[in-house]
Amino acid sequence: MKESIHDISHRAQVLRAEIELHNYRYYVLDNPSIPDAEYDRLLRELQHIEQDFPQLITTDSPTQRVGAAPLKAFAQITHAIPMLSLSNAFDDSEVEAFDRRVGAGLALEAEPVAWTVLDSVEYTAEPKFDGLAVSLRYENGDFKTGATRGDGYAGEDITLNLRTIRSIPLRLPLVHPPALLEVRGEVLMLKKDFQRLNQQQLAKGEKEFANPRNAAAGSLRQLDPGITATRHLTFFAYGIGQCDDADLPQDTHYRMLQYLSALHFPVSQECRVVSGLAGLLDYYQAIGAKRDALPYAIDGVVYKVNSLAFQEKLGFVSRAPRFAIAHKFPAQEAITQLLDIDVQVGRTGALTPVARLHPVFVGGVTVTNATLHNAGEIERKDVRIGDTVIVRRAGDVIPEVVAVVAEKRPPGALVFTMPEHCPVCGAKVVRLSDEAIARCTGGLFCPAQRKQAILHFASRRALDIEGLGDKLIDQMVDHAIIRTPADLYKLGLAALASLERMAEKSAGNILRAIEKSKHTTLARFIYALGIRNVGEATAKDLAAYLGSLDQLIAADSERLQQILRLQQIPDIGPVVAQSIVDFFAEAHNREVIEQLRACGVHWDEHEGKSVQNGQTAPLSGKTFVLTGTLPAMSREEAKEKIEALGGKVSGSVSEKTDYVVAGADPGSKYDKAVSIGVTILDQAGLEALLK
Ligand SMILES: NC(=O)c1ccc[n+]([C@@H]2O[C@H](COP(=O)([O-])OP(=O)(O)OC[C@H]3O[C@@H](n4cnc5c(N)ncnc54)[C@H](O)[C@@H]3O)[C@@H](O)[C@H]2O)c1
Ligand SMILES: [Zn+2]
Repeated sequence: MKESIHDISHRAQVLRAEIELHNYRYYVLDNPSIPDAEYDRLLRELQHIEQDFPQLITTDSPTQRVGAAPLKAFAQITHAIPMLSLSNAFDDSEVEAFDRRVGAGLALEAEPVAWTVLDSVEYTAEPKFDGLAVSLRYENGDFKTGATRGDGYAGEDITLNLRTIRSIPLRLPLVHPPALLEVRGEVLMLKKDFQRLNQQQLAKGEKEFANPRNAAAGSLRQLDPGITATRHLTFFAYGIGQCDDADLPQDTHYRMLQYLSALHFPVSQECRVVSGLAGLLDYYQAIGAKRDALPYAIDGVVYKVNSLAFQEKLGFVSRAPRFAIAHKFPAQEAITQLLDIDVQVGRTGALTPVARLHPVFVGGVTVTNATLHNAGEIERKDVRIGDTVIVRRAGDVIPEVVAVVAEKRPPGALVFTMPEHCPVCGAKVVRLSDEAIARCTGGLFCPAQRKQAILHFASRRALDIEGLGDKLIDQMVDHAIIRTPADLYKLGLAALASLERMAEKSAGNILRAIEKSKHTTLARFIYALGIRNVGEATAKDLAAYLGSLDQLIAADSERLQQILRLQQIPDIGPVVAQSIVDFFAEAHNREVIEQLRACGVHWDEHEGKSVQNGQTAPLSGKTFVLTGTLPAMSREEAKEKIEALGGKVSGSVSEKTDYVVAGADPGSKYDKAVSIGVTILDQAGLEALLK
């Protein structure tokens, strides 16, 4: 059915209203709710309607205007020469059409000399910075005023904010500066500064910026320049406005850029002079390949006819010059619907929520899944099943859901909750208090974690099984020859030798290495279990202070924290202790440990520093009293160390006291100890006991 003109007119109205709203959010609030590609799509649809039905064009249509009017909160600055936008090309054929238009425009206008025979136009090609345009006015060499583009004719006076940007010269380095020079360019935020800013915002509990462009705009359009000064902004020059500088090159755009560079304005190192369509497209490819490695965000490249005389000949259409065009890169963000959220378990037990998406073309490929990172991110972004979401895919990075388009949330969108049990193995899922990530606690037997668990178990600092590398483990797990570390000790020569590229001799070597690993130390064994947050040093301490694996399994969080405090790593005690408790709470983990012991994995139970056979801790049963000031140990520290080894610290001396530890200026406790003959220790004596 053919649409009536009435329907089309209505569609144009709807589009205008929608685009105006996005303009307001983007240009005024610096807080867009949809990706640029989606905005461009809406604008293009409107442009096409207006092209086909010119009678529908209104003077206030967003297709006829640039940006948005300046905010009342700022003083206004009128641009004597308007700051326009750029036409866009989204593919090669549109660039070709541009090049043809330029060639034709020059030929038509020309006197029958030079450019009638022009078959290859010369262009300057530049990165298209994704920031915001500003105009800087220098009077007699001094930076006087600076403004945003605004609606192209009047912008906001942001002079004080611009003065905080270090790459903007406050004085031109000229002995005889021109009376007037207006430099135009882009204020932007480098990718690294953008990341840092967002981390700070997050830490302060404030809103993150969607991208460097919004961060730059939001930072620059501040009523308080003090805030702008704390944000790291950068400037690149790419053109001039009003000017009476006699030294300004009059021939080409490229030479004008070089002149600006000589005046100490930053000019992109990527600007080139190229020739004809082929030159444009080559440049596009080259910059596209570099895009992710550039320190600043770009959303395309800009081609400008290089000859300034030609530029003048070509002139302007309503909102953009005819002599230039922006060739856009494929969008890295798009919107689509979130159909469902799955949970994947990684090699280390981390549960990653993955968004199942309605297929969407973004970053050059069709994407159907995107990571949601972790439960904390889902909460922070308030992502719900059924939402319309913004998906980002930049370079080789895994596609991610960056935000929700709040106004498109359907009724009944579902809040996601992390499963309480691992979807792979059924073990309990925990999320430690200081972590955004939920994890499966079934480290030793969870199929998702098998390869990692066995690799870690066999690694050099753990049970040190020589020759058992990741490729072999992958094969053994894939062929279901082993499922847990305990299965290593049940391996037969035949099973091993059946594996690809496994000669019988090396199979024999590996079996011998496995056999040898049975005799180990408690510290290595604890480390080998792969308990979250338990590294080598912690494993050693746990072995030394607890003396036996059964003590470790039985230890409660308090006791574990007591030991961990001795490591003097602040603040992590409770988290590590919780990891240990969770690990041993999982019956399957304990089963694997039992199997390991049953298979003959053993260690010397005496290895704990001074642990006696059958005794839980070296100082257990001993009572200490502390008095006076020790030279290099606080009383609290001494108490902790004694208690960690099982000793008791009491407040008063009696017949039951085993040791009085006396520092400088001891009190009456010291006298009492002397009178009843209790052993008195100084700090060195205590330390000897603690060793
Ligand atoms: N997501 C949204 O809701 C939303 C809303 C409005 C606009 N937008 C986006 O804003 C853009 C349209 O805005 P626009 O009219 O400012 O056009 P534009 O950004 O596409 O092109 C014009 C601008 O390019 C900039 N530029 C960067 N490098 C340049 C260079 N080397 N030479 C010359 N100019 C250079 C200048 O700031 C200039 O004003 C589009 O990308 C659009 O998607 C998005
Ligand atoms: Zn699991």
